[in-house]
Amino acid sequence: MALTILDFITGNKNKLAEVRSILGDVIEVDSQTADIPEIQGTIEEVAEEKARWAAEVINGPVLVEDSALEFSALNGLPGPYIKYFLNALGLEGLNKMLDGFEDRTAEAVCTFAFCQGPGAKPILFQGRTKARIIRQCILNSNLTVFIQGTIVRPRGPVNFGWDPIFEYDGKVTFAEMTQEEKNLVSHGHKALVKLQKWLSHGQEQLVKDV
Ligand SMILES: O=c1nc[nH]c2c1ncn2[C@H]1C[C@H](O)[C@@H](COP(=O)(O)OP(=O)(O)OP(=O)(O)O)O1
Ligand SMILES: [Mg+2]
Repeated sequence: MALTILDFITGNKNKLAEVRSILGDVIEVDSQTADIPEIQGTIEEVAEEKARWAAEVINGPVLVEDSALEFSALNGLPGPYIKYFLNALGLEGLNKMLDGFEDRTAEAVCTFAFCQGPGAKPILFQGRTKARIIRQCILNSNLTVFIQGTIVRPRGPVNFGWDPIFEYDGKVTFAEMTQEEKNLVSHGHKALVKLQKWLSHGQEQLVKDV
């Protein structure tokens, strides 16, 4: 029997498609949008609380996701609050936040939380990817420009989140990669693979019973 998991991946069709492509053989994934209150806390606390809340509202099994971006120089901030920083400061503002530091390394963290129903303890699946925040970003331009004697070029289309400033492996930004290339190394993909393994191996009984 198919287990329908409802998730709250808000308005991001790419992410839902990725979830379906990886979990599709194991479970059926329905998507539902809801305005889930996000508490303040660690990445894990935020994801757990979202899952608990969602399970109450849906009155059944749910899957929720939360992404964070940790700057090493800021001891992990903005972390789960990256959405607010990105909205308030934009990509250029995020870049400038690190200008006073030598260390521009960052870690993207994707956390999926599965909760079987109201009152159940959420189970977390996390993927992490290390990279470096590029020094300067020029957006909406096809031109190569000079800033303080340095050649600066746009680093991929500004199509998703902080992808254009997240430089993987000292070479390309996530925005410069194809979806397939990003999937090979992304935090989101690593988390999904963990979830898929758990669903298809350890939790066969659960999937049949629900
Ligand atoms: O692979 C990624 N590459 C670039 N940017 C990304 C990625 N994954 C998430 N993001 C951005 C979207 C949002 O500005 C923030 C938090 O994402 P995330 O928590 O998943 O989504 P959200 O906060 O918009 O939805 P929700 O209110 O359900 O938590 O990071
Ligand atoms: Mg979020």
